Amino acid sequence: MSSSEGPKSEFKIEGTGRTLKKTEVDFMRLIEQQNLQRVQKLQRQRRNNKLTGIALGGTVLGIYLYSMFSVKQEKFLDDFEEPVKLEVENKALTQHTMASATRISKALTSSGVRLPPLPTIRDLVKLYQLRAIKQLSQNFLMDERLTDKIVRAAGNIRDHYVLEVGPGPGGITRSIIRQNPRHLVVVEKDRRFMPTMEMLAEVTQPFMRMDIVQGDILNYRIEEAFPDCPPHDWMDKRRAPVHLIGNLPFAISTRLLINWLRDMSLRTGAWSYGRASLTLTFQKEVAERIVAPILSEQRCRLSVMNQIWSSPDLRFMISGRAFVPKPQVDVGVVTIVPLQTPLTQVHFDTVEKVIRHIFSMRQKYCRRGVSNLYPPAVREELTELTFKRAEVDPLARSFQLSVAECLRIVEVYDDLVRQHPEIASYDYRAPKVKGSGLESDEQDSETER
Ligand SMILES: C[S@@+](CC[C@H](N)C(=O)[O-])C[C@H]1O[C@@H](n2cnc3c(N)ncnc32)[C@H](O)[C@@H]1O
Repeated sequence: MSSSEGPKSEFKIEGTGRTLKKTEVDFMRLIEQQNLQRVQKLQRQRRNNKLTGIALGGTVLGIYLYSMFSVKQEKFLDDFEEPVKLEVENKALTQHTMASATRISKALTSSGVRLPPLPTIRDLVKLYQLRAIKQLSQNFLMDERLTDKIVRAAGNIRDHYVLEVGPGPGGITRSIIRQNPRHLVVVEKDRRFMPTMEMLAEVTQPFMRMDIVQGDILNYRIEEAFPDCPPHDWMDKRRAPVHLIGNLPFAISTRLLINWLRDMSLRTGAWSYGRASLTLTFQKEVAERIVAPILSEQRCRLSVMNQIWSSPDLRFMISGRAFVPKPQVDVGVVTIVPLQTPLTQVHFDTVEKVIRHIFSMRQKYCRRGVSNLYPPAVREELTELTFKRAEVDPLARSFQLSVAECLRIVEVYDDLVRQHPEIASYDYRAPKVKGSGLESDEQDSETER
């Protein structure tokens, strides 16, 4: 087909000689115009697609470059965890930490506190050449996941009052701080840990109160630790916002626990604030004894004493391998929450004395241990009376007694002491005093547990 412009021009179909009519020519022009428009539209779409492609590519490249940069930053932070050289001066270390302290307020997050880069616990132990002292039961926990897990077992401590026993180089202390308590008091006997504690106190100073006590926890007056903490109603379902946390020195852990149970029963010490809770580590066997139920192989004085005033819970075990130096045994983490209504109203000291006697001869009938509560002159008679009134089988072994049965024996003894005050001071282990009528004659008790 050929074409030429102009009103008079004609359109002929080649080879046929036929001329196209004007309407046919107009129709073809219209189609041609529409085709042209379609091509232009497609070209526009192609250009737009190219632009979108370039934009998307740019974004992906941007994300990629940003990720690379972030990974580098993480690596930079990780490098702080590389062992510092021992020759680093303490001063330089402290300066670095102090500088970090100014940044700490920015590091508060809704889920807790992000501490600025600090030397690792392992490095601090090396740096200050903190060799463990056996007499102070020093076994350090370096693994942050484990120290965090211990602190998490305490429940919510945000904005609460926390006392840490024996912080040592500060592994658990850091985990506590990350949970953002209102006021933290650490009590540590070993003065070698003071610089590491002061470093943490400096770092936390912008956002919480941290007090360091260098001394013996056995003499520390916890009731004076938190002057800003208002007393909390004991009967309130919610516990008091006070927590005692610690990887305890094993040498004194049982003694500490008994002291604290006494305070709990008298609502003194940590319990002057209300129902404060404990999150503590014990040697595995001790932890198992604390929670041991009736008939258990581990059932002992500690089980019954704990279960009278609290609900103890063995939360998890930690392998001895996690500690430096490694102790001979594994470790159990126990939480102890005071009961709203304790199972007895008898004074702690009387309860402790009777329960100690009940469990003093674990392999023998429980009557044997109980009989030692009474002086020889009245022993037979009062022992028989005790079991009769308490409605307890005198031939049961102590681990076969429920807490309620133990407490019935306690209550009968408490009544008998009221009637015969002279028996209260009788101690079968005390040296014999001839002619007193209260002579001791038993020295064969088994090792106490
Ligand atoms: C088992 S270590 C735990 C150290 C640190 N909390 C940890 O988990 O790595 C026990 C800590 O209690 C301290 N300690 C021992 N007897 C103490 C006492 N009577 N009063 C206060 N702290 C004591 C030790 O010096 C040691 O730092």
